[in-house]
Amino acid sequence: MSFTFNDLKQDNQAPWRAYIEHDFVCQLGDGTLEPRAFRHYLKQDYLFLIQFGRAFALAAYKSPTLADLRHAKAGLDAIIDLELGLHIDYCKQWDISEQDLAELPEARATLAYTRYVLDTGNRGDLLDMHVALAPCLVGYAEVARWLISKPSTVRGDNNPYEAWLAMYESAEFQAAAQAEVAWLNERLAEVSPTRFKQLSRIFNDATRLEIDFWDMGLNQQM
Ligand SMILES: Cc1ncc(C[n+]2csc(CCO)c2C)c(N)n1
Repeated sequence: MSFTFNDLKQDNQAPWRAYIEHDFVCQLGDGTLEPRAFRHYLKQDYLFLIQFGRAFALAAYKSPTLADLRHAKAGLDAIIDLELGLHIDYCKQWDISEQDLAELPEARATLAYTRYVLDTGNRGDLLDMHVALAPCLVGYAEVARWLISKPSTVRGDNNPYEAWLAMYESAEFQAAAQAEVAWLNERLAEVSPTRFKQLSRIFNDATRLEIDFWDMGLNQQM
């Protein structure tokens, strides 16, 4: 028996579709999302990215080989040197200052998701950790592809969320997500059915926590 990333999705079809096709995503796509919902999401996503930086640092610690260590370092570099800077600039365009970001309390959905990933990494191995990160790393690429194919999606200046969509649609981001799928496929090919079930549980948990993150944005919950 040999497993792939697609088997993780197949095994968790209902929550995976609910995550990819969430109302928050649909409203982003057609431009009807309330700006205050998006701003709440952006602010919490800043805190999320900081915790994901820590998760990549933990992935480095959990790396048994030099190749894995380099892979984790590249992820950490991308978050710290690139994405957080881009995110801070993007927040400014939405009237959220660096000072606002520095003073933010974490919403419960942010706490739950990020600490779940860190705990999964702490108690498990590098594969557990990557499966916990997969809905984040692979899911947003699928969200972008799904939105682009959706007839009601508005592109260009008529959609205030165009820049967000364009970022996740970009060839660079899509390639990073594909590389993650390839990494997972290589490892999943070697796991037993019992181990696959454990990993599928982690994938299910992380996917549901992504749904809660969209909900948190829509409802502006703390
Ligand atoms: C809640 C939430 N989930 C996923 C992402 C997407 N994302 C966050 S970090 C990262 C990889 C960075 O190298 C990706 C794709 C997000 N922004 N917010």
